[in-house]
Amino acid sequence: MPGSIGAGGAAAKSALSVQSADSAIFVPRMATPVSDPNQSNSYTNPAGVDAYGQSSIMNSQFVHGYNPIAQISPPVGVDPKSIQPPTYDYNSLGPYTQPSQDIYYQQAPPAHYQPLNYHLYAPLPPHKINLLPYQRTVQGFFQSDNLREELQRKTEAALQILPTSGLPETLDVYYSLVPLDTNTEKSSRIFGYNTWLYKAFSKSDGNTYALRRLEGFKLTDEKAIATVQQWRRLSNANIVTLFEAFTTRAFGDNSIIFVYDYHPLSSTLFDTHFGPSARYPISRSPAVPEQVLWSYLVQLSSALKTIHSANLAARVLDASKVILTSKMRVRLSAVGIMDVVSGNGDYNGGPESMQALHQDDLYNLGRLILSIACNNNAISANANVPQQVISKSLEYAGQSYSVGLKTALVYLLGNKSISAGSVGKDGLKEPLKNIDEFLRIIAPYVQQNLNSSLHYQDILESELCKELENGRLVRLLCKFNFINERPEYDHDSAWSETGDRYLLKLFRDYVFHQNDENGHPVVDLGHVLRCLNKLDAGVDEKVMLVSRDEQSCLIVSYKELKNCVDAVFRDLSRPNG
Ligand SMILES: Nc1ncnc2c1ncn2[C@@H]1O[C@H](COP(=O)(O)OP(=O)(O)OP(=O)(O)O)[C@@H](O)[C@H]1O
Repeated sequence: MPGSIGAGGAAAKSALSVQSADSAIFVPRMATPVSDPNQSNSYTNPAGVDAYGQSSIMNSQFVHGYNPIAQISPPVGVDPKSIQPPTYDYNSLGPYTQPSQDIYYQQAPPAHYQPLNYHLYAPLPPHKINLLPYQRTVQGFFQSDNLREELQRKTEAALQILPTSGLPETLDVYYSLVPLDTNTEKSSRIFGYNTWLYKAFSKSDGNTYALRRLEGFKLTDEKAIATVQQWRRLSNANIVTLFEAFTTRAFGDNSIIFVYDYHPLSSTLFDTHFGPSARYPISRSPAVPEQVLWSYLVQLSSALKTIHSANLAARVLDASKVILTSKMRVRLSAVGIMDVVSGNGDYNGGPESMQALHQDDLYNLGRLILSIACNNNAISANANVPQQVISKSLEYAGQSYSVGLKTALVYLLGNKSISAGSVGKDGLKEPLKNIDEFLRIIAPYVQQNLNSSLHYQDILESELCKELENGRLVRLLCKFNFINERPEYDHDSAWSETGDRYLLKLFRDYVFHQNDENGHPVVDLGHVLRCLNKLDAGVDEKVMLVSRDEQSCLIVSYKELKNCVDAVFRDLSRPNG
């Protein structure tokens, strides 16, 4: 029983008769509307808070039989309380919801959830603050606002759930499916089947995955799905890892599901460069800076190197299947699907032998980069783009970009369908392109890219360093709060009035509850951090603690205070407390 229930509660308890033990079990009716508000035994609560202290918001969720927060177990390591149903961009949900339809409720109750407030920290002032070398601003103790906001948005996207989507509740070990497709017009251009993409949690490890569904696909050759194991073994920072594939009838048809790593808030290269909200202004010529093209080229070449070395072929070098997962970070998604869809036979040396597939990969990489450079999606989208268009576009790229880029593109786009043993016009065997040779050609640019990625790593590391001590201080504060003012000892004046606990109570006042000479509270983060750091380090420096009635003062060292914290906390954490 909560200790807060006062005399009224006690009286109500004593008024219960013995017969009440035989009464029917109480079944809460949740938010069932009260039919007659004047009825004396009806329970109405204008504050919207029920007898259990829960707000009626929660009850209204139960009316629909689905409480998005309570019913999903959160991913491992995620505090369930931190799960916030985010707001949705209705347009992006396409076929699943109507703009007028409320995401959580059929009958549009008031909006209970607000979007996350990303600006809880005071931003840096616009003007320059002249600090002495040893001084720091408050912001200096925390990671930068931009990085924090980006990570928060990604976490929010990863935790997003959609209770009324009409999608299957579970798919194998995956549950809480949320559609990720931004494009509602499905096309079977790439795989020959309509595809859908969902985010889901896994019951087996609590992680989030991206599930790609091929609609209406019937697996005829079990061996075809075995290539997934080969893909699973690949480890490359520019490939979205494929974990498994399985068939399902949960959607009412024959579908196959490919399970990939989930990268929150990613966008495709198509959306970034050719979509309605493309990032680079087409008014500028060239629209896309050359470093961006090199960055894509180097990263995708690295992906191809890993894939080709494993005797596999990418076969999806298309603007809609390369995703940007953070600043200038691209990954090849949807790998492995073509191998399953087209059966295992491709690798058996026929016209589409592995060598020919590798040639195609290199050619398609060239088409993709050229299409971005010339801002012309047709070059990438149309597999049979005429050679004149390619030549004209290469000419344009030669005028707008460096010789190095043009040379790289010419290598990739030369000899489109050359296969092993092809004979050229001069009667000599045509040399095959290969990724190792290409990497040699672009080596200086690989070095530049490596350099900037290491610089970025340094920036992230220094951001991490800013928060380095914060975790230590939070742990110390937690210990402090475990110890100070425990409610069960409220009436035991001796508990925190003697010995170690008394010292800690006074120290807490010293750290947090000081007043200035005008009686105003001192709110000084620097003072708090200084004291807590000294306490954590247990330095010999002494501090004077004054009793609340100001009648006595105690002089103790931080070292002694640290011993007090440890001793009292040990006392508390003993099994019999
Ligand atoms: N592994 C992933 N993790 C998270 N998001 C992804 C992942 N792969 C793709 N996405 C995102 O999901 C959305 C849909 O991807 P998809 O590959 O279906 O593109 P699309 O433009 O809809 O292409 P298509 O017309 O072939 O379906 C894109 O915004 C993409 O950035």
